[in-house]
Amino acid sequence: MKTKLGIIGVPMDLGQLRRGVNMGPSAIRYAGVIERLEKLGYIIDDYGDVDIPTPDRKSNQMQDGLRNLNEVAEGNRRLAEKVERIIEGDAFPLILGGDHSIAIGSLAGIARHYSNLGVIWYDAHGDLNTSDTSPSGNIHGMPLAVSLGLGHDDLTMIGGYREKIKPENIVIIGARSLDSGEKELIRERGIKVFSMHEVDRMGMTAVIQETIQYLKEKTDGVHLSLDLDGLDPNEAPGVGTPVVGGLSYRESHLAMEMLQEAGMITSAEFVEVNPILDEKNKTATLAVELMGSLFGEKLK
Ligand SMILES: NC(=[NH2+])NCCC[C@H](N)C(=O)O
Ligand SMILES: [Mn+2]
Ligand SMILES: [Mn+2]
Repeated sequence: MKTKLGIIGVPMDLGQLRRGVNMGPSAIRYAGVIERLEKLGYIIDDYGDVDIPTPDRKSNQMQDGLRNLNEVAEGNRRLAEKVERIIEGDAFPLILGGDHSIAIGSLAGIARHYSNLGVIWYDAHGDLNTSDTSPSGNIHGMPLAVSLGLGHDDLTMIGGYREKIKPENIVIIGARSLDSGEKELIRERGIKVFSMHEVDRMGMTAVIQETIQYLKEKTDGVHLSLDLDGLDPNEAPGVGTPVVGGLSYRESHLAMEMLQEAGMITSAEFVEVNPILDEKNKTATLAVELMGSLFGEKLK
């Protein structure tokens, strides 16, 4: 892993309906992310927060079946540019959310620097909807589809090209709430999924070993997109769309530690931390602890 980290906050809450997730980056900063990673010997460049536009009426603005499309698109364009600047400065981009719609901008900025970017999607959800399949119109349920090139041009064309990632370079871990259109897409495109069922049966050790094996040969970089709702709501209560029966505290640390050992992660984002729904900043603190493991705390 690189020794320089470029941290950027994305106070985005327009990709869904629960207010408060825009305060995720502050909560994660308050939980001590910079001090924690500095202690591990990294040089931290804090790029501050991306400016997210405010819609005229903050409730339910639908455009083409997509809630707050213009503002989500513009926020993600700004994020993509900043992420590119971080990579050009030879630093590892560490992105703090914000709702999961920000993965659209993260991946748009990151993917152009790799010819075969891999993605690990650690999440209770697939986030593989388009406006045609979405039950909600919420763009935070769509970023993985958008990054495959599916959906509205205003989202898919951010960065100037459509397909940021290939379906065979994706691994979803922790899924337990997939909509029918998402299941169809997973089948159609052959996307690799370790749902909770597989995690239960195989154990996290084997899941991560297989993930590493699966991505290692064919990718030249791997982005970790970690939605805190991948963890069980008992561990991560501060999320907008909790789903029972999630990944445990130790399973998640083990996953981060094994990814650190493999040395294959080249960028990461931690999203969906909503301090208003949280209990004494527990979820933001958990995010920072997981970052500690991802960046090598066990070894230092
Ligand atoms: N990033 C998230 N928390 N996504 C939740 C998505 C929930 C649901 N599948 C939807 O599309 O509306
Ligand atoms: Mn989720
Ligand atoms: Mn998600």
